[in-house]
Amino acid sequence: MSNPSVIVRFVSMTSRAQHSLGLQAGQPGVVGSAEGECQLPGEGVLPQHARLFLDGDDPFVEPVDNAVITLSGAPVDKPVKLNDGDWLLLGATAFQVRIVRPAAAPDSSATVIVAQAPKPEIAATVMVGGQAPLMQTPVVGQGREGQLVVGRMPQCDLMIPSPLISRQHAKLTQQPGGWTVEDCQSTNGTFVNGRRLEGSAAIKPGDKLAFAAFEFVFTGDRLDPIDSSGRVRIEVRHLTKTVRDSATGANKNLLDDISLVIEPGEFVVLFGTSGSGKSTLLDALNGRRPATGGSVLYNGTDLYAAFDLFRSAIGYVPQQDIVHRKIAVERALHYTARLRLPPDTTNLEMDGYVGQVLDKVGLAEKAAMAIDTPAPLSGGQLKRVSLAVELVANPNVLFLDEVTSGLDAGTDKRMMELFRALAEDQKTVVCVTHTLENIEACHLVVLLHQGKLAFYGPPQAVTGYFGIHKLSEVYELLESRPAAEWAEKFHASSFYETYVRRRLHPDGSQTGPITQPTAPRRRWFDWLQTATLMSRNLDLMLADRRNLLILILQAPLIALVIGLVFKIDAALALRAAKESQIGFILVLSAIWFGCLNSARELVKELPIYLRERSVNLGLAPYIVSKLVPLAGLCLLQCAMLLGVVAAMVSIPGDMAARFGVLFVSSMAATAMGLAVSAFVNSNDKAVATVPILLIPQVILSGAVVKLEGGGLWFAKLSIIAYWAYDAMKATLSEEVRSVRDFAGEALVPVAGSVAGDLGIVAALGTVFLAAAVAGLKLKDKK
Ligand SMILES: Nc1ncnc2c1ncn2[C@@H]1O[C@H](COP(=O)(O)OP(=O)(O)OP(=O)(O)O)[C@@H](O)[C@H]1O
Repeated sequence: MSNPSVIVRFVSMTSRAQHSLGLQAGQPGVVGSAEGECQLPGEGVLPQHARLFLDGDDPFVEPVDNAVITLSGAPVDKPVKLNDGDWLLLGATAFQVRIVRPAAAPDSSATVIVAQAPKPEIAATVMVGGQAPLMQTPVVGQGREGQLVVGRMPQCDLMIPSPLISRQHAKLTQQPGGWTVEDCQSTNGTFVNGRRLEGSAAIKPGDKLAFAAFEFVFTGDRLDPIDSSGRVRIEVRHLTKTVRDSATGANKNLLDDISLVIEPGEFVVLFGTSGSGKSTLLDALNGRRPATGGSVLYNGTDLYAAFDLFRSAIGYVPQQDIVHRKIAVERALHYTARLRLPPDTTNLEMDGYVGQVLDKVGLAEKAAMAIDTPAPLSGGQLKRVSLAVELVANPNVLFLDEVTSGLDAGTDKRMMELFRALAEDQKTVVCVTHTLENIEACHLVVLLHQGKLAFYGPPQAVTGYFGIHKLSEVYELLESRPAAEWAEKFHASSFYETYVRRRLHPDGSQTGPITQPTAPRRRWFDWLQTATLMSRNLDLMLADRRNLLILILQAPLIALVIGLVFKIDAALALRAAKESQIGFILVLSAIWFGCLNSARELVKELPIYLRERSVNLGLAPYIVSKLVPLAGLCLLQCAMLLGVVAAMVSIPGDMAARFGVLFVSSMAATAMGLAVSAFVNSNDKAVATVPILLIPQVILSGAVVKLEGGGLWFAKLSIIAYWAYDAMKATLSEEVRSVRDFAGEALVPVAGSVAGDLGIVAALGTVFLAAAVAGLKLKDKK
């Protein structure tokens, strides 16, 4: 059909697959499992199930023959109007209905679409009262008297088919004194008036309830959806950001009195001269770096005060890539889905989400390929993967920070069209860009100059507003007058009137005051997260085979050199000296392995860590997931080192204890390497720092020079090799340890026992691990 007036989209609750039916006046369409204009596979869906047609501008639905249809909880036996966000049950399969009204001609329409973009509205009503029927509601399923279960599954009384929602997310129960709401350990939380609910709480009429980012008002016997689709309207009021300039010590305004409104489903581009405050504004809008004055309201709720409520609704794609390059794209996305979606999401559901996202970003064909090998993905494809990572969690608002930088004009155009398509999918999309060629793909542009708003309106209107021929001329023009003058000019313009003043909600915040910012809720230790991260790390390790091979082969190679160089003499004194030398080299090698294995482990994926941390990544799962595969590697290296040496040189003594010394030392050194990795900000710095830590391990081990005074104390307090070498000497045979020199002193002096020394090595490892955690926390703060 050419140019349909209305497109009705059916979003499957189970697979999230979308099917569209275009409608025109006088041309009805039939949906069903096998026949008709739009095929909707699913349980109980008949080959021809429902007929849709337009009455005026509105789509209507009616059953074909006696097919069973339920629309938002009410059975349908005659034509009924479809509304955006309605729940449609065909047989036993649930779909959410999305209504799209395609744009007309591009340049004139952009303004019109923006001006008429849908505002959040009360789309339907959920009856929760004791005897109240579950009619006229978006509820699919059977309600229980005095109870309403909210969740992702069709059997819930209020079904919200979003991956952000847990299978059973929350429960409302009628008690003698009123209603209570209980969070069923949902991943993305239940919120009462913007505050995350722990356990259960009484609710009263007028309270605002949110399940993840889906918001409702409780009226006493109903839940009125504020917006059943979870769409986000961003309202920015008098935003300022003032920081202390470290060079001059004076206050500096990075953002100055910015007001604007972004409607749901709008694609807005931020542009301006370098240093004009684009990234600062983007981060103020998404809560990463809050403004210091004014407010940012999401659907009328203060973002900063209720950040946790919107955390799951916000997608953020930074400039750096946030995807692991060594594993297959779909595998990387699967891990992200496992980390971000509720734990009750099945593998099948996740595969469905990942498949759809890859389709959406046009990467379905590359799904099985890693970014780096065998044929690397292009720059544009790489950016699409980063975008896909964010889309897996189906955010309602998406922030993109210069993601098209460095791409050619054609790729930039395709990316901009993709962002526009995402906005048409009812996501609010905000993007910073330097490339102006394809800016007309967006609905509205924000032009910043020295932190002030110089223009907000359709991209097609910029040249006319500034009296220039080409958009790129605007930068030079802006420099010709003080920024305050441009801000005043805009304030007096019809664009300000249309796109700012008229759009601002007259009452300011539409919610009651939210008292406390809610801290992100992360469980101290999350097994599922740990297992997912561990499996991803293992995958990454195995994917980089060459690096893994080099790490593993170090051990037998060093062992081979030891075996070739050292010949054990018959004379006891010489034997004692050589055995302790071998012990020292073994210990040092184990420390070297551990430190080198881990020194790049955290810093190499810093952008991914920071992004995941801002969502729900826990520190304990993260560190444990690094330690366990590294422990496996150390185990292998130490076993090969000791095994090959033992095969070539006979050193009597306790072999098990000797292996223990090597393994514990390499793990303590692993922690030391992780600490390095947590404090530096590049791979190069990590590699450069390792020798600074390893050389003292040689000098202060007690094997090279006799330690005294401050040096001895320093070694005792901080050097792994000092204690590990002592432990290693303690594993040598009694005969060797009893050899004395002319002065009567032991040739192989041993200060402590194997267990005691290793206890101290383990303690040092723990201190390094704590330092690694501190380093990561510092990165979080920055
Ligand atoms: N914490 C801070 N302290 C002092 N100045 C800052 C701070 N953060 C940012 N700035 C300055 O504020 C200005 C705006 O920075 P921002 O990164 O938002 O600009 P931008 O428009 O995104 O720049 P670019 O296009 O170059 O990326 C810059 O001059 C920057 O140096």
